[in-house]
Amino acid sequence: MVAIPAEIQQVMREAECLFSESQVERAIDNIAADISETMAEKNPIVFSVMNGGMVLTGKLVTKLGFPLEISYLHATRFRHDNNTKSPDIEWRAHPQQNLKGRTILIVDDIYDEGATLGAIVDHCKAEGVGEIHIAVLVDKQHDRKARPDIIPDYIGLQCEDRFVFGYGMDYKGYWRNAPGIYAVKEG
Ligand SMILES: O=P(O)(O)OC[C@H]1O[C@H](OP(=O)(O)OP(=O)(O)O)[C@H](O)[C@@H]1O
Ligand code: HPA
Repeated sequence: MVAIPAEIQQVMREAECLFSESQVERAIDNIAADISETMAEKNPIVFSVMNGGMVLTGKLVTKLGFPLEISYLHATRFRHDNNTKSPDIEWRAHPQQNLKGRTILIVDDIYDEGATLGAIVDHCKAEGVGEIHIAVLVDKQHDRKARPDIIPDYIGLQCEDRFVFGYGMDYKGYWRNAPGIYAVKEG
């Protein structure tokens, strides 16, 4: 057995809960209602952005009572050796479907600087996609958005400019399963 790093336990012990499970679930209900209103007739492919998008995608799709296909893509911010993120995107899995003329729904956990969603939108447009809709659980509030032209259509919650985890978002690979949205203790 490999021991759980002490830091991983500590970060949860010290974290601040920004949104409780019931607040997040209500936000997901609201996203689902909005999507149902606008996309029910559009025969979309729903793409979960791995890894972070998987929790929201799973929670969301059972609330969408209309025909859709479910798939995934994996675009991730390239990490330097010191674990800081570069603006460059590493593609690990492109969409495998023919996107020509299709309506798609991109589902991700967080819209932070927006480099990830920017690269995804650019790729899908180059593939001839029809309409692109974007759903995110959290929109982090700051003025460092890399692609102000890309604004998610469905946003669950706005959060302050802190490192957050839970509901798909990780802290060093852990706590994507946390049942709420937590901010890492500062200072
Ligand atoms: O708006 P941005 O600044 O581009 O950041 C948001 C992206 O960063 C995280 O993914 P990450 O590349 O860390 O991989 P993960 O989904 O596996 O956590 C998150 O899941 C988003 O996809
Ligand atoms: O605050 C964050 N938490 C987890 N993953 C992230 N990816 C971009 N921002 C964040």
